[in-house]
Amino acid sequence: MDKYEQVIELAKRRGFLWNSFELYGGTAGFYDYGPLGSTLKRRIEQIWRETYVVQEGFMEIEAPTIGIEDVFVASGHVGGFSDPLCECKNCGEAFRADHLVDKMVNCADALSVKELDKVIIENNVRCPECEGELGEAYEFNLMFKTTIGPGTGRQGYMRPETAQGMFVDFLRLARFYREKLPFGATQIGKSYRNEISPRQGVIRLREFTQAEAEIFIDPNDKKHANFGRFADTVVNLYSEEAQHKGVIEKMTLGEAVEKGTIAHEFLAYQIGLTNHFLQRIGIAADKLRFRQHQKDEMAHYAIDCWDAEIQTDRFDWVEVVGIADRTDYDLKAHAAVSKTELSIYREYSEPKMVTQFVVKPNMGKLGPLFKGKAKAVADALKALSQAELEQENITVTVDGEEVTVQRDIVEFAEETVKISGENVIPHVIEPSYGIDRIFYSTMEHAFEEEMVSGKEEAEGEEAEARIVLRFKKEVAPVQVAILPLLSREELINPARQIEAQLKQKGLLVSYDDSGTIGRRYRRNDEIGTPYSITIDYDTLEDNTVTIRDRDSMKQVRAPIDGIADLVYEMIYMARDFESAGKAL
Ligand SMILES: Nc1ncnc2c1ncn2[C@@H]1O[C@H](COP(=O)(O)OP(=O)(O)OP(=O)(O)O)[C@@H](O)[C@H]1O
Repeated sequence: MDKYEQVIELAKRRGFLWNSFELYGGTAGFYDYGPLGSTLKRRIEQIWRETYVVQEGFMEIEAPTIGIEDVFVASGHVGGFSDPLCECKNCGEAFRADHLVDKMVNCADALSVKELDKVIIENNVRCPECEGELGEAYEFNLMFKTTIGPGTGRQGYMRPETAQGMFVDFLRLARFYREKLPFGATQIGKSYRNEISPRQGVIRLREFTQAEAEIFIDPNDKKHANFGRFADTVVNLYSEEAQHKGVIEKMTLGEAVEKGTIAHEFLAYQIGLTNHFLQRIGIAADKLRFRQHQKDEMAHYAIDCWDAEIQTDRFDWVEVVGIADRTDYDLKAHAAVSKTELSIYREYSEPKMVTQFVVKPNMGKLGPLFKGKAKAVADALKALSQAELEQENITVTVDGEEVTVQRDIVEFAEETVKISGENVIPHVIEPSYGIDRIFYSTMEHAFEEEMVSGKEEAEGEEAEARIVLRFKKEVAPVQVAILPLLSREELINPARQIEAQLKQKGLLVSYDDSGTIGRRYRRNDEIGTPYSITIDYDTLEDNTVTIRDRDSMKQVRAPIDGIADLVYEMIYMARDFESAGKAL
């Protein structure tokens, strides 16, 4: 069993992840989160909210998961959100053509279907399932289609990303934030992609959760007011240049901006924040890198893009977050399709005096010449450039008709006017998180199997391999287990009271009185419970309990009085376990 299988086996057995529709044989690309999985996922999402919504101040919105066609025409998803599909002529299996050749070429996902066909033929790539001949690759749109309303209805799509909700609400958001850049909005919710062949379990799903922030910034000022927070943070950077050399470089974010490796401070700040968040929830620092998109891989409108990638046992480096400077592409695209200006008015700190070239059509002469059309001709003249106006005979189009105006009918002038501000289309910085991939990576990085011997085994368990999920304490789906030594009323009563006190404090508590204490410790190690509290007959004598630490397996004896505060401090305030009571 490789680590992926071990983690998934544990995840299924202990109620983290289950195959969806298992009762009916299941289908690829869908997973259910069981009771502990759901809780763990919510913990991760909650810390994400704390980071982006509470600390950064990018308020959360909730837009529909079904979108109308216009939205996805504007975003480019109707026209171009596709992957190259290649089917086996023999068994009919479908494959991502770029995945079939990604070990043979650099950046397979940047190749056209024609180029992919060429690589497939040149390398005699066959069907991985049956060795059959592969058909020609073609583009397959990944959006799930639906109809809105009965009958033929209106074309709708399940959203393939949460981002569009924030773009569509741009004008409302701008007003909400009093048109002051930078501002941002976030969404956490389901996205849907009809992935061609999701064979990588929870890494590639057809329904998954994204957490995205769209941060609208001044296109002329991409400095970050709080960049100092991360300027000295060392990150693993896999820049375009480093990829050519095949080495990951350790660099401070300050240095990366200075050298021009990362385009600007605002983007580097987002990389710093992502680095901070992922490590806070338990991603190992040495298995986390930021990979820059290569020029031919990056969307044409983007200035710079970096993916946070996590190293996993089976899939090697997996993209979990995309961080991009998307410029004004999305707002311009929605402005064009909706025919609505999507910009904000920015007042200058001081008004500017600007000299303008102005056109003054002589209405006294235009009137008799063009009669009812005179005003339209005057307006058309005002819209011309200086060069066009300097022609001997000036031609304008009015109501689809070409009209020639003699130059002496038009007067020019230079005027100095006071301008107090301008309309600006903000640029967008987007960190886009895939929560499911982060969820799996958190489990894999927390997973450890070790041989244990000693005290706990002497109490009735044979020496065996201990499986432990070393979750960060604030992420663990169960933070404290309450274990009365025996299932007897005199122990159950105080145990239930302690359980109630801990719950009152907002801690995630489980109560377990079945099986030997050694077995219960093992069960809690397997689900990553940081602390277990055992209530025994000494408790009835001296009002103390045993607290066991998951990682060291050490035990201390602590008074019941104040136990909820004590555990809370150990979980959330870095209080040392050794200080919790008398070592046993
Ligand atoms: N099918 C999927 N299943 C699970 N998570 C996904 C899936 N597609 C995307 N994500 C997550 O959403 C994040 C942002 O989406 P984005 O559109 O940048 O992904 P992507 O570049 O299309 O991913 P990939 O290249 O792996 O298909 C990704 O970093 C990833 O974590």
